[in-house]
Amino acid sequence: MKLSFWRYSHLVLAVFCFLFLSVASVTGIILGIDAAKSPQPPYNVKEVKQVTLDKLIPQLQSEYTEVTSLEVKDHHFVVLKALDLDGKEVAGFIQPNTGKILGKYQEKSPFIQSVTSLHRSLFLHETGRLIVGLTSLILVFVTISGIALVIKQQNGVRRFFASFSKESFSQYYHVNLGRWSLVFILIIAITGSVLSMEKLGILNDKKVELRVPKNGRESEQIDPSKFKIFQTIHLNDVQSIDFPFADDPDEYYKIKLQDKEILVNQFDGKIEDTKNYPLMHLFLTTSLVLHTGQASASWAIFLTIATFGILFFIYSGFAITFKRQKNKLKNKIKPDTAEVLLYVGSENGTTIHFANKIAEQLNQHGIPTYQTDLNNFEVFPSTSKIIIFTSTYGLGDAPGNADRFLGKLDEITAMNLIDYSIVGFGSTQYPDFCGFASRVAEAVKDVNWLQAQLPLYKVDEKSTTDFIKWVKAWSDVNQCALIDTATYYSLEDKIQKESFTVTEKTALEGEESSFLVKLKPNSKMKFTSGDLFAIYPKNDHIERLYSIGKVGEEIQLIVKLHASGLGSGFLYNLKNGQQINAAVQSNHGFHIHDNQPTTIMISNGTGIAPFLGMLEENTQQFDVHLYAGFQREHALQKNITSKLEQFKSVNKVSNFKIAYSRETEDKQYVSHLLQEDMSIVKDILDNGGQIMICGSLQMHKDILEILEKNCANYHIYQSNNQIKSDCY
Ligand SMILES: Cc1cc2nc3c(=O)[nH]c(=O)nc-3n(C[C@H](O)[C@H](O)[C@H](O)COP(=O)(O)O)c2cc1C
Repeated sequence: MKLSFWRYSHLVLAVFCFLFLSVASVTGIILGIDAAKSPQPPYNVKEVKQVTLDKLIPQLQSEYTEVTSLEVKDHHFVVLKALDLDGKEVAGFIQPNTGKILGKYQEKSPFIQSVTSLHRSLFLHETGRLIVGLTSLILVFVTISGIALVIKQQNGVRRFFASFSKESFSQYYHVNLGRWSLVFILIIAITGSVLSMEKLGILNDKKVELRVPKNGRESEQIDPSKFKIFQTIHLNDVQSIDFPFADDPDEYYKIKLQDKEILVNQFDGKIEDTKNYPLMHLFLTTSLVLHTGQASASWAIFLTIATFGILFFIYSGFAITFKRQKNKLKNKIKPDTAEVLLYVGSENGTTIHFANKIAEQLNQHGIPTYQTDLNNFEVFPSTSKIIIFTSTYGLGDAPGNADRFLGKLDEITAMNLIDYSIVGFGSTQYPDFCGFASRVAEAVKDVNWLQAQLPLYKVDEKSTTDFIKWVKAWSDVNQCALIDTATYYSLEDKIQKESFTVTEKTALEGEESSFLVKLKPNSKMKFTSGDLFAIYPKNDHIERLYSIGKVGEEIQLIVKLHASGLGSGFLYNLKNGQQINAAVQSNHGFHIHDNQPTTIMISNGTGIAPFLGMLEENTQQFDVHLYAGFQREHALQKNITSKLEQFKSVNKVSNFKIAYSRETEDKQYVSHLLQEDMSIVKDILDNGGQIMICGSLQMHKDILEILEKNCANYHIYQSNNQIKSDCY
């Protein structure tokens, strides 16, 4: 069955009942907590399991003038109603060995009684019961559709609990907590529906009628401790006992056990009648016990947590829906008037956000652009360019709105040659990174009316820095200036600026042009080496990004001062102790991960910054080889070299080589160092290692050219995402 069917059912049903469900959940939580804690200890007694009626009943008869009834409540509480030796009425919890009162029996408080009534019938009597019943039934279907959605998302039952990537807080915890609590919620929903059906008379718990003899026999009183039947019944199996009035031959012991009721003659202990409960009774009592958590405090706690879960799922479900609605493809023109058609494959809507940003700008530039789902793929005489943005789901599969594209492609043809470009959105956490985008790229390659403008670009974890690489490339080929600042494409509504204090800044001496700045976040925050530090020198939308090296809890930047550089000038003018507002942007694709393979780090100039942080943090002593290029050996570079020597002495770097391009006659660049070590590099890559490049775009280009020329498997390294870069 299609994903959209389950998603639609899940959403519609949840929307339909969310109000009543919220009331039922809040009241359910209160009742759950009450069930888990009440009545108060120490009135519950473990002897319930040991004592038999032949011991208990004579004991009670000697302790009290008259015993009316006895009830064994859940959690092993024994409640007695009787007249004491002074003839006074008593009702309380007893100790079954001695028959002595432990504490007074109290009915549920008026508050709990009101909450119970609200939970069962919303204070609306029959109508309320019907609404609550329907809500429970809908919850059953919401839960079933939820299970189906998890199975679909995880690509099968076997991978039900497998990890998946965090798209957003709401999406991640809705699914993740959902899959752990679905079974409990299903039990709550089914038992709730059953109990409502009982209350509405749809399911009937027929009363068991014991046959009381017409004329009671009065025979000689045998001591109840000798009654055979009493010797066989443990208090544990008893629900309640109605005691006979003494000496009245028409009065009997009426004993309700777990599975039957029996009528026992008070004089000789003979069983006058036995009636087993029908299956329906057992089913209904089991439902009650499961739904209320009466039988066990730990079950009541599980139920309460699951009910808290329902409230969270209502909130997170709506948050996901609103986010999807927000990320709707927006169009102002018709497709057959568009020059650019932007086709989008998206499951959770984030790719749509990027598409909207591009379409909006193209339209502003006067290039009519229309965007729609990839499943709606078609071309028109007006179409001159096609852009495809698509995410990947399942394990390399198409997202929901793109699953018909590949099957449809053959049926479409165009009269003119159309340029295309594809951007894959995915996550390197999955083995098949941007797998569907790659399949799309493979399929369109052979279409004779389509012509590639750019290679396939891949965006890891919605990285705006990855995305702007495509933006820049597409802008260049098409001579169309699109905004290339990462924050413009940020998924956050507002840039989350934080306050930082400058703790160190080196001065430039002589011909030196690069300096080091250290900043300490003023509040606790998460960041790692390879992330980007965004500053706003004019306190407006203009942003400058710098690669972060994490040193201790501080951000270390290495910056080249440009003559009229807005960002570098701003940073250079900072004073020790000064506070600035800036933002940290995650750059997931350029992080060191826990399962780090052998890594070759390549940098030139200030590109060394993130690597210094990564090496500092390499306490696990991963195998790392560093190649760095600088222009001259000034004080900063000398410091860096001695830091690298220190790292080498503690195995934080296995090996490092530095090239200076302006020190000697025969200029040496970092690419030369790499060329010299090509056999080692190939070896590392062939064994699954990775290359990380940080620095200038020209150096990045040179390195890729060398790799392509020297490595037969270059394209495999690329598609395996073994070559990562952060270049500017
Ligand atoms: C359940 C699940 C499965 C995913 N499977 C893959 C995958 O196989 N390959 C991949 O590169 N990305 C995978 N991703 C990551 C998404 O493609 C990526 O986060 C993308 O940016 C989501 O875009 P969307 O919100 O537009 O659908 C998966 C994400 C989720 C939640």
